[in-house]
Amino acid sequence: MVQNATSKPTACLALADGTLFYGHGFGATGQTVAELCFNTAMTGYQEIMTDPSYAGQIVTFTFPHIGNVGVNPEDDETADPVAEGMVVKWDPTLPSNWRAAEELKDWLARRGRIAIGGVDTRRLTRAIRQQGAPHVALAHDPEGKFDIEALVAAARGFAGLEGMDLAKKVTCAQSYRWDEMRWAWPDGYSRQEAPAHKVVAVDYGAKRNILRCLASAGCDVTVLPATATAAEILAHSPDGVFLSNGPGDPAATGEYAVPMIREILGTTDLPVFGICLGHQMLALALGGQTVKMNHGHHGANHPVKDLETGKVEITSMNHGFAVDAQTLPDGVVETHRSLFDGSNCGIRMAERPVYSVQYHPEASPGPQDSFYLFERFAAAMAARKTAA
Ligand SMILES: NC(=O)CC[C@H](N)C(=O)O
Repeated sequence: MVQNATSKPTACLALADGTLFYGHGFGATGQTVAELCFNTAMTGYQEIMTDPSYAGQIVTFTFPHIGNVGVNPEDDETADPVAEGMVVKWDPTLPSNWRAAEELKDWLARRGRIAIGGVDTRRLTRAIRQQGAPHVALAHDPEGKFDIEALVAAARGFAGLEGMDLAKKVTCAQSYRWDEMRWAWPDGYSRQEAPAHKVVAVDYGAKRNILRCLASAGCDVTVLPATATAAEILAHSPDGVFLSNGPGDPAATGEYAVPMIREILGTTDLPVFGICLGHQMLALALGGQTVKMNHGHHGANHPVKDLETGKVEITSMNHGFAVDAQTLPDGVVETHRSLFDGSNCGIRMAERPVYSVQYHPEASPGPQDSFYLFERFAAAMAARKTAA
C-alpha cells in the first residue's frame, strides 16, 4: 500500500511482517536494517539521532515537523552518527534558525544515514505499538527501484537487539578527560566552577551532555572505554564511578560490565551513579534482572514518580529494556517508577550511595527536572571525603 507519496516514491520502509511504507528518501542512499522505534519528543532531533543508545535502531518521529531548525556542530551528542535512520511525516523544509549550520538532509548524507519522509507516522506508530518494535529494512534509491522481496527478507533477517552488545561498537577507543560544562544550568542548582571530585565515567555510549552535567556538578571526569576493568578504574583513584547510558541488551554488555561493577561494589565504598544502560547493569550486578519491553520508552515528556518524596518529574527517556523491580533483592530499594506503565525507573542500595535511574536526567533533549541527581552524586562524594 502506498502511503502519502505525492510524487514518485524514492524510499521504502519494509516491516518484517511485509507491511510497506513508501515515501521520499533524503540523506544517504542505500539500504539498512534495524529495530524500529518511535520517539515523541517535539524538539531535539539532532540530539536523538546522535544519542549512542540508538545504535541498531531507526527512529520514527511522531512530531511532524522535523528538520526545520537544521543542524549545528554544538548539538551532537557524539562525534559519529548513531541511529541507523529516521522516519518522518513531512519532507524537511529549508531550515530556519540562526544556529543552523547545515541542512538535515546534507548532514545525514555526509554521515551515511538514510531517512524517509512523507510517511503516515501515526499509522506506523500504531504498528510499532501493536507489533512491539518491529525489525525493518529501509531503502533509499533516487530512481525509485526497490526489490521488495529482498527488503522484507532483509528485515526478517535482522537478528534483533536482544543478546546484542553494541556498547563495544560505540564506546571511546581510548580514555580521555572531559572538562566542558553545560552552557546553562537550571535555576535552583549550583554550577561548580572548580572540579572537586575525581570521577571515572565508564563509556558504554555516553551522551556528551551527561559528561557536561557531571563537570557542572563539580566533577573532574575521566572517561574510560566500556571494557575497563575494576583495576583500571581504581588506578585513577576516583572519588566516584559513573556508569553511562548505551545501546543494546544490558545482559549482553553486562557479561563484562557486571563483573567489573560487582568488583567495584565489593572492594570499595565508592559512590556509584548509573544512567539508563548503566542503571540496568547496576541492577544486574546487584542481583536483579532486565526484560525487553514491547516498544520501549522514547520521548521527552515521561512522568516518573520519586517513590521516596512523592514528587513527579517529567523526564527524557530512551530505552527498550527495563529492570524488573520484582527481581530486586533485599537491600536494593526501588526509588522511581514510570507513571505511564509502572515500570521501574530508579534504584538505590539501602545503606550506600549507589544509585541509578532508567531515564535521562541530562535531558538533551527534554526537561530539566532531574538535574538534582548529578548534585546528589557530588554530595555523596563530598560526604565520603568528610567521613574519612
Ligand atoms: N539510553 C540507554 O542507555 C538505553 C539502554 C538500553 N540499550 C535499552 O534500550 O534499554
